[in-house]
Amino acid sequence: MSERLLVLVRHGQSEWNLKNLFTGWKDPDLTDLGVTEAKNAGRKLKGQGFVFDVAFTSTLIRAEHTLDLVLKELGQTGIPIRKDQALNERDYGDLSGLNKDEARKKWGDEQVLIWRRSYDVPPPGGESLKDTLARTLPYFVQEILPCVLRGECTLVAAHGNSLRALVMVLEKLSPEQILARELATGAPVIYRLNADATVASKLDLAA
Ligand SMILES: O=C(O)[C@@H](CO)OP(=O)(O)O
Repeated sequence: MSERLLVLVRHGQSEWNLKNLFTGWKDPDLTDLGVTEAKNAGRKLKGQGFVFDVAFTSTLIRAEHTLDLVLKELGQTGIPIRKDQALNERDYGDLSGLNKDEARKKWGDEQVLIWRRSYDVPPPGGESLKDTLARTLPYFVQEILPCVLRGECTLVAAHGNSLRALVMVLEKLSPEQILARELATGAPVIYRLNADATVASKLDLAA
């Protein structure tokens, strides 16, 4: 039985990350730095000897572009790629397109932190992390996990919050613990799973 390997990677810096705007389901591309971060992620995974069998991404350009760059760097562009909205970023609702510093001035640091990092408080008109989890988890369980458990080396390129939702489940984090958990742009996190889908080991290539 080959290993059960799952790699999660957040997209590289996007144009709206650079401008400090709430992004959610808006669709900006990567910045030059984001392109470099994505290529570096590919280089790091190549250094670890990864040969992927399948890759998953969202339907947003920053994640798709990151995946393309990672696979090009690995020389593995021919593998099956599955794109699904279930992996899209958390919908930021009415905050989408607003500047994060302006929002703090308007609503206060604490309220903005609650909208950005709490588990179950949605931003106005948008999704909480719990709502995001409610769509990412079924997709993960039905589509991604079976590949990993079959021994297919699996890569997922997605977003800060859609991946935080999956990290919460994989690492069995509480709502308090997930509040403090950040995923760096372009930093792969490698999970080796047991047959029962629990995590046997984790390696964060950002560290
Ligand atoms: O704007 C967004 O969609 C996300 C990710 O960049 O922001 P946050 O850091 O608030 O989760």
